[in-house]
Amino acid sequence: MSFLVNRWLMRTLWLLLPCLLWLGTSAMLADGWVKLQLGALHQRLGEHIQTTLDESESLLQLLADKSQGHCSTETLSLMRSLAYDYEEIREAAVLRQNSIVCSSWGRHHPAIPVATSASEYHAGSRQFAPLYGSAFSDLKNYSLIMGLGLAEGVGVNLLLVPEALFTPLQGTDLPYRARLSLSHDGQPLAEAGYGESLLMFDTPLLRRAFPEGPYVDQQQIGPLQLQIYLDAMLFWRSWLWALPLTAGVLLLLGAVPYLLWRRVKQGRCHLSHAVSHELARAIRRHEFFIQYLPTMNHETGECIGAEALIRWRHPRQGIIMPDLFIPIAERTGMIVPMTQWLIEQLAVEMGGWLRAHPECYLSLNVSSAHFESKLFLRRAVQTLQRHGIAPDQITLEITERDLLDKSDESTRKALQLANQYGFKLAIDDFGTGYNNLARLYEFGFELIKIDRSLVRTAVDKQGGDRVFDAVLTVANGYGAPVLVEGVEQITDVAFLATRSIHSLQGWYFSRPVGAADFQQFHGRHSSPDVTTTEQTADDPQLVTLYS
Ligand SMILES: Nc1nc2c(ncn2[C@@H]2O[C@@H]3COP(=O)(O)O[C@H]4[C@@H](O)[C@H](n5cnc6c(=O)[nH]c(N)nc65)O[C@@H]4COP(=O)(O)O[C@H]3[C@H]2O)c(=O)[nH]1
Repeated sequence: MSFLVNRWLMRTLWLLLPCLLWLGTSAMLADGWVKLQLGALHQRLGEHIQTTLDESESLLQLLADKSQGHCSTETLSLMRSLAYDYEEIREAAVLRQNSIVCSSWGRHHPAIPVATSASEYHAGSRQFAPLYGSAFSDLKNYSLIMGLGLAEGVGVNLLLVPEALFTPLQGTDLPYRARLSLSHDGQPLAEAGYGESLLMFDTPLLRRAFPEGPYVDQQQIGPLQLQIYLDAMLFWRSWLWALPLTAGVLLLLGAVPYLLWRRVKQGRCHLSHAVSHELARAIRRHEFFIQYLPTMNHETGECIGAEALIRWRHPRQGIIMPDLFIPIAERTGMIVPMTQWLIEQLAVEMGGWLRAHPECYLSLNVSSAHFESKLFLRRAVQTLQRHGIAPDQITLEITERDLLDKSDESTRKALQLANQYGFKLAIDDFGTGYNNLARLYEFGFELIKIDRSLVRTAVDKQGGDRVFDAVLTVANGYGAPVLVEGVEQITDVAFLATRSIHSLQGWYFSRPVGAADFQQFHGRHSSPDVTTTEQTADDPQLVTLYS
């Protein structure tokens, strides 16, 4: 039940994850795009307002220099040309005692009072030199007023057209709203919105139009503050637009590796299929043959058995070593009929020898795939019985890796069954890096084979002997005899000589050979001739060591 729930959960997750990735990426894209627009708008508008104010300030300074507070003809013509030539300037004026005495409209008789009370101005937005000059917003005319004091009660001013400050916004099709306010109290000074030419000072109206949307950008322009709002709807619209785009990109990004993986997998399947076919044909055509790698008793130097190793005499490729085809045979399940063939063949060519030497044994490699087949063990026993071979003369080698990977109840049962049939069991490639060795105790083995890589490390590498000894101690701790594989040189034999080891295998004694050659080898290396000079194994020093 929980297995089904887990599967369902995994499937849902697999579907959900790409969807979330898609929605999230589109949202990020839409958000980035809106922010980009907002930033660009802000920069354009900010720069424009800054330039307008700077320019107005220098024009105001020019007016102050030229007029010195007098309404001369020269002053009047300068004021007129300012109002005429600059679209940002609505009016220029000379003031005395808070009254306009002349402006770009001409001389005023009597003078026009500019403000009846201070509350009609929002003052202090921008300070000009000399320090008592300031800018005001005039509530009545919706103007931005820049003033410059010249002497007590005397000054000049410019009325700016507020709309002119927002000109860069014209022509944009974004749902924006820009607001200019005085920094000292945050009072809104002017406001512009998409599709509107009106400038307002009504803050509640602004809030109604854009209720705290996520896209607000602010920037300080001198003491003036500029805020730009983009409608939150823009995000949703951009998101909708980004959805198909990201779907396309993600599909493309996902499709390329997927197609590559499919190709590789198909290629592999194709290859596996072809090789599996070839393997079946090879069994039928007797293209496989067996070589035997002798096992030597460490103490006496006698040959006590051999490991049966399969080889493939391919009609075109020549001899193929097991490393190449065993993994495919295991993947495709061909390993079981192959091993059945091996047992049959081994019984044929080595049956006589096994019966004549009941103290000797032969070992062969099996993997968890063999135990998954219900018939494998029964057929193996039947084959051996037909040839009068006792199953306890056959050791099944299973690798440490295979055992730990598949150490479930069914493997344990299969191993128990193999034991009940009389087979002996060996752990192969012991010490090759798995740290869960304690679990191997659960299986009960009669032989432990230390991997050949450990001998090489022990003899060729500094400190390797300590690693070897550590593994050997663990192996001996199981209480089963320990065999060391890969004994290649005299130095290996010397290294192992004083150690607690039951048996040895390796090219130092003999390479894997055919059945007849092996039986001859055994004849030369079994009691009582073991100490005779007939011992002409690959290396003559064998005689010296075991005499
Ligand atoms: N360099 C060096 N090598 C040595 C020495 N002594 C032995 N060997 C090699 O080490 C391998 C020992 O077999 P394995 O660890 O079971 O490793 C075997 C085993 O896992 C697998 N294999 C071989 N025959 C069979 C088979 O019939 N069935 C299954 N399932 N696997 C097999 O293929 C692997 C390789 O087999 P082989 O190529 O025959 O290689 C053999 C053998 O020739 C030595 O001193 N130096």
